[in-house]
Amino acid sequence: MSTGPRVIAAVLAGGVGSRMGAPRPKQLLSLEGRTIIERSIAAFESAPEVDEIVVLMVDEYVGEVEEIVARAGFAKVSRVLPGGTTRTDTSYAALTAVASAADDDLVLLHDAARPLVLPRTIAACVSALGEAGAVGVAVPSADTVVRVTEGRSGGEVIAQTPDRSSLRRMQTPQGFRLGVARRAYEAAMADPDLVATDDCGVVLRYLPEEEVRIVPGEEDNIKVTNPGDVEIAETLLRRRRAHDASGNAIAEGVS
Ligand SMILES: Nc1ccn([C@@H]2O[C@H](COP(=O)(O)OP(=O)(O)OP(=O)(O)O)[C@@H](O)[C@H]2O)c(=O)n1
Ligand SMILES: C[C@](O)(CO)[C@H](O)COP(=O)(O)O
Repeated sequence: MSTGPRVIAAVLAGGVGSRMGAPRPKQLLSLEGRTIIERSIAAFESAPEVDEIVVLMVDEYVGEVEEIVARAGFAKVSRVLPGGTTRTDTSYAALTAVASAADDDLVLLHDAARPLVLPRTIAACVSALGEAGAVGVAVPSADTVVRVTEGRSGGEVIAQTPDRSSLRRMQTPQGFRLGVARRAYEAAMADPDLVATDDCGVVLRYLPEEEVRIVPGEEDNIKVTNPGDVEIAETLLRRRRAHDASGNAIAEGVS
């Protein structure tokens, strides 16, 4: 039996998918025969490093996800709970749900909308948390990224072209020692001006003394966001299967 910290994964599925524009939250859309949320949960269910999974779902669909969990036989899922109004609220709800865990235990916060996360990425996050209190998966940017401002005659103009070599695109999982995440989120939730788009950003802002370590990610750990992304994700899944069949590469936890 492992004597190390417990590893709890929180699958964040509290969003309604407004950019996708589907009649139901995008995490309930099918990707090659399995829902996006089922694929995301499956990645953590099959990760040997993960002990427990909590799922945060849009309130009115909690029952539906409980059925998905039961049908799939996901033994690590302890609870399916309602998410919050914003992603940050949902992350906080996840931390509240694991209130009985120790400060030294680990939490991996993952977008349900990233169903292609690989086992090696989850393993790399847990491993990095052996040395750091906060870690986030990220990839370099292949595009030049600019900061914009409003131009003299309206419209956007470029204000700055940051050095691309120091830029990364954040993905999930983002992982934390629970004590670190708890302290950061207590401060964040007390801030009336809170604006956050990811969990590493919350730690960086509210615990500036805490080093947030980057874990190199995979280009294809995409966030299914806009119409068309389902087809892209299906293509990526088929490509993985083709690689598997030819004996090359890719250890995929989900199929
Ligand atoms: N209140 C929210 C909002 C988002 N999320 C989750 O955070 C992840 C990333 O968010 P995003 O891709 O923006 O999902 P949505 O909020 O559903 O999409 P949109 O912004 O287009 O409405 C998703 O897994 C989403 O379900 C969440 O748990 N709770
Ligand atoms: C957490 C995230 O996936 C990192 O890229 C992203 O910031 C979520 O943003 P969204 O607007 O909630 O999709």
